[in-house]
Amino acid sequence: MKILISWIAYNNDFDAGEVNESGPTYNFHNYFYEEEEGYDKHLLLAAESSENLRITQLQNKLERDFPQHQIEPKIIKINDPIDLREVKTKVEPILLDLSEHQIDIFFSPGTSIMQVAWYVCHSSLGLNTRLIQVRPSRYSENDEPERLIMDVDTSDIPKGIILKQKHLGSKTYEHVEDYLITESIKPVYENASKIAETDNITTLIHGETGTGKEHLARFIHDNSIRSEEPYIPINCSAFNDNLLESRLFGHKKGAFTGANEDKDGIFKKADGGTVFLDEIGDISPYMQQALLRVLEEKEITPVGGTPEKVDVRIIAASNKNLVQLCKDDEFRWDLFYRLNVAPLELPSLQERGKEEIEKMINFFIDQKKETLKKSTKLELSKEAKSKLVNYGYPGNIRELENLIERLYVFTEDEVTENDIPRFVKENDNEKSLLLDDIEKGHIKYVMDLYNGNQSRSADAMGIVVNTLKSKMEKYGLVREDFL
Ligand SMILES: Nc1ncnc2c1ncn2[C@@H]1O[C@H](COP(=O)(O)OP(=O)(O)OP(=O)(O)O)[C@@H](O)[C@H]1O
Repeated sequence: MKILISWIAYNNDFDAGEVNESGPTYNFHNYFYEEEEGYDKHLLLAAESSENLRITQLQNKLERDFPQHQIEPKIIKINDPIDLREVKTKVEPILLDLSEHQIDIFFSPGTSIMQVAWYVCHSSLGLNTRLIQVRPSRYSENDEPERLIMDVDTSDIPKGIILKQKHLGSKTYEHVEDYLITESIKPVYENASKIAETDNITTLIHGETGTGKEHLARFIHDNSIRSEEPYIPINCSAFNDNLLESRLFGHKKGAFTGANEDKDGIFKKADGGTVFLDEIGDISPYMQQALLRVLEEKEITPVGGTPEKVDVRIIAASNKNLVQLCKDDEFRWDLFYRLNVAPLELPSLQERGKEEIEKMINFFIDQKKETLKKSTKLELSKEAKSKLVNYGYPGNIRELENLIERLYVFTEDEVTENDIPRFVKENDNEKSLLLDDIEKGHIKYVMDLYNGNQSRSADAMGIVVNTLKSKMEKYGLVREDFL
């Protein structure tokens, strides 16, 4: 198909409230639309809803005067028509959607920033685009308007082609940067890739701690049209309400004691990009309400300030079961549905199976050799490897990664069964689902980590020493075993 695309010319396409037959859009249809076998469709763009009426008026007039021309109006919400980043982010996906076709961009109508955005998209996306300009009759030699094709080179390594390839499913996900994408999580990454290509879809990632939620969020951002814009992660559970509100939305000078100057929040800093809200299940009802407003109105209110529009993609994650939290009245259903538009679920390491655990072990052995700058690669005896493969990994990939690091640090030669930490050796059966077993295992893990030092272990677990002692007694654990 051959498609014409352009903005309506808010001023020149109209005259005293009527469609201006000398305006650029009408003129184009009058003189050029049927040239070179003609166009199959004109995608006519208008920014903001106040132009709704105008675009319909123009469409009606064109369809009446040129019945064979097909006009497809498209209203695009643009908060700031002179913000290049915003305009570009909005038109890019439209062009990418048309990537199979020849696209003629009628360059002249619109603000100068809209023109720059066309130029950037034309030269960088690598799509089959041409930039078309019209020389008005008063400047042409034969008193007729003249159509000109602008001579602008396009990129040789087009981003658009890369996006298109992904769309066609030709990309493999075996290695993404320093990550190993094993069989069981390939479908998750494939879905994430599709989600990434659709701008502004809110995503909720669920998975136990250490399963790679943050990495998946980053992957979505990096593969979206926002990849050049900021990506800002925040762990919501690390802040109380006041702090979280100010971190997310910013504050105005004097809003509270110590607010000596205006400060932008994360949503403002990430404008145009992506915000990753980790541990979303831990936020208070007050913050849930505030986030719902961001999702619904696309605006934030800095503490002590007035509402401001933001354009941010939100990715949220939780290791808690949000449906259950909703049923228990601890999480708002309306917020859950808003976040859960495109859910992704990361399996625990144990669910991925022993074969994949072994692949992850080998992967980290290779990776850590490089990052820890070791001259030789860690060797595991058969028994040691079997212990590692059969362990339950309550801390998932993070725990496996730490274990391999620890073995690199403490073992000189081949790793034997004796070098494997006790909590791993003793937990080489299937992971129990009993909370007590997990707590016991975790206490052993931490005590082992701190060589039996109870006060450091208690500190690390966020409990007081007496609580640790009574829990150890309950589980029949003795300090001496960890020294
Ligand atoms: N597929 C993978 N390949 C290699 N390393 C991984 C992979 N997934 C996660 N990791 C590593 O595991 C660790 C934990 O990952 P990440 O922080 O993304 O998990 P998380 O689910 O967000 O954790 P939490 O719930 O604690 O926030 C990180 O060090 C990360 O580099």
